[in-house]
Amino acid sequence: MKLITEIMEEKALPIVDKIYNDGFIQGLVHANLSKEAVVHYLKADALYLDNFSDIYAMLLAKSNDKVEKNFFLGQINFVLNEEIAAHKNLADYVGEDYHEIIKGGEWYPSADHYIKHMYYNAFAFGMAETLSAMAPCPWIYQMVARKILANHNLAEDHPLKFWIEFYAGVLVDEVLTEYYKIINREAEFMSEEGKAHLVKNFLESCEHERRFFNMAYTQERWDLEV
Ligand SMILES: Cc1ncc(CO)c(N)n1
Repeated sequence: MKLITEIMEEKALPIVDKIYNDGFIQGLVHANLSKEAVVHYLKADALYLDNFSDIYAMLLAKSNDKVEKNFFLGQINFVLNEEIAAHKNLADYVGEDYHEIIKGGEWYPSADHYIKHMYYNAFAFGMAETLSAMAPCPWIYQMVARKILANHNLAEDHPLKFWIEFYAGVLVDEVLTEYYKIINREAEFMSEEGKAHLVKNFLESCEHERRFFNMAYTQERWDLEV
């Protein structure tokens, strides 16, 4: 009997290929990604990670297990303080100071929709539903980064090699192991409908990941009258 997380990943594989072949990742691989796309991404992603850490804080409060609480605590630190290294690689690539770039950051429709998909599950459902919506964050980046390394022999001085290797690393394996432990444990007590919701959350977030990259690549804006 397949684990629900195995089903999630199998169904999502086609989206990994689409993201890999889309403009943002191809631009990153060939080091010809525009400065505008990188700046747009960094502004939105800084806010995305702040909110991602807030959702982790919600899960920390929901959990009654010290080991889980410490996992979420560690992830809050990682997202707020360690992942910034990958962002700084992108800032160096465009020759700007990272903290200057993200000042007055704003997110645009695709990022807004993605974050609210996670918050909706955090407020309205349980830990498994929330983690199913959060899991594509590490999973998509690891899958895409590993696909780049498998398909390209990056030069030692490739300007974005750090970013690619950061996400391709084993750190993500450890994060997903903890996510999947919780999701599969909770799924054992769920109806078929409840398990389908977990899979749907995961697949929707994979699509949100694709839209997030395309949002930056196309300089997506709100059409609001401001
Ligand atoms: C939108 C988004 N998804 C995933 C990651 C990886 O943590 C990130 N930094 N930003």
